[in-house]
Amino acid sequence: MKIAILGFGTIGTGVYEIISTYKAKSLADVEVVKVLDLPQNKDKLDIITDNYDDILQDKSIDCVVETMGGLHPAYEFITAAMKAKKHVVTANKAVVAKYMEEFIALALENKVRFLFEASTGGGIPWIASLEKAKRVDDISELYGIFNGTSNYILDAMTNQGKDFDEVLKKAQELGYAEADPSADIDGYDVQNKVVISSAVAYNTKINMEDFPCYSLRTINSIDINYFKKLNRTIKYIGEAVVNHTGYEAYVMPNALANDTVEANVNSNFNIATLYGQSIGPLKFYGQGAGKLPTANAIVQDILDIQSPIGSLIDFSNKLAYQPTQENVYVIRSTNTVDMTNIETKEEFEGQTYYTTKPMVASTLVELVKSIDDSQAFVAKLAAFKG
Ligand SMILES: NC(=O)C1=CN([C@@H]2O[C@H](COP(=O)(O)OP(=O)(O)OC[C@H]3O[C@@H](n4cnc5c(N)ncnc54)[C@H](OP(=O)(O)O)[C@@H]3O)[C@@H](O)[C@H]2O)C=CC1
Ligand SMILES: N[C@@H](CC=O)C(=O)O
Repeated sequence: MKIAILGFGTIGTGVYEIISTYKAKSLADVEVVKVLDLPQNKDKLDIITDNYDDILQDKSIDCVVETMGGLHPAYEFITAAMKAKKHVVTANKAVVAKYMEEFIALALENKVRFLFEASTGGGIPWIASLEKAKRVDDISELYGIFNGTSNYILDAMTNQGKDFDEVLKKAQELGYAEADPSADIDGYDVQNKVVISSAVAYNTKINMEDFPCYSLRTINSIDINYFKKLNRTIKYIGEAVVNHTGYEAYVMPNALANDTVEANVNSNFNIATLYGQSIGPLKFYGQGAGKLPTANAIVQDILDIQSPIGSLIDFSNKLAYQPTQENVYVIRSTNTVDMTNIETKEEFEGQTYYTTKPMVASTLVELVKSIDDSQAFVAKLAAFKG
């Protein structure tokens, strides 16, 4: 499949990097043949053009990936691509939220695909999961942290005492923020994502002018401390719920109990939840903003266009068991334990607990074997990433 990328900023370069340098077998047939960029950047790469007609009229190009952002000319470029019988993949939530109905109709009319997974939740497969959940259940509720920039800011203010403006600047440097970051901190970005998610989940077009949207920009460190005193954490939440007569939706800071999953989602991560009548709550968590996670979602859409036939599992990868991770383990036993690899020994309510030094799994297996206690209890002091 031959691809053209429109816009070569944070996300566009991420898509190029994954397709051109990653070795995944599924990507072998995917090639970026043209990139639309501004005239001053034409020397950066020999496939760059500043003329969209070069892409539209190139019959070998199967799919256009739009990562320019904004409403115009993104709208015109997307519609022209589909009319030229090219599939379209986009990360641009502003244009999707506004013109989704028209884009979907145009895709059907021209027998091409219009995919927008990266528009909501960055690298999280949220749109695909909503579509899958909806095959069986009526979805009645969706909510979550849908903006990486604002979550990054709240995390740094809450957990590191940082100042709003300083952290916003850092989020911009990291490529999380929109070209105009007021979209992130005043809620327009989350509004777009709630509109898109609601269309997928509820098969409806909701109007963002109808529901409340409160900015995050007014928050200060005393607010954060006030809610800390109440054992609550502020998170910027988007939600849309269907009820008997219609729907309701909100975009606003929520003061969440500290023991909720959402209160513990930090950095640029997002979490999105749906409720279905048989599946109940389903949560999806991952990086909601950033170059490679978002580009990953775009590349997944590109691969979905190819709809693989058969199985992707061919057992061609021969992996040997080779533990290298060093972990700390706790062993409870009444038998004698060789103390060479033990860091601490502790008596607790009549039982003896041994905490090991960091060790690979094969050392643990040998140690447990040497204790020879069928009643021993062994636990890893887990430290999962993310
Ligand atoms: N960054 C993120 O984490 C995520 C971003 N997105 C979405 O992805 C899209 C791209 O975002 P991002 O990569 O961060 O933005 P960037 O500003 O980094 O990249 C956009 C690029 O497109 C170029 N561009 C704009 N208009 C044109 C045009 N008419 N012709 C050619 N090039 C053009 C810009 O050039 P110039 O800079 O010179 O204007 C810039 O290089 C946006 O819709 C955004 O909402 C979605 C999920 C996550
Ligand atoms: N600016 C957005 C990018 C992803 O959608 C965000 O911070 O979430």
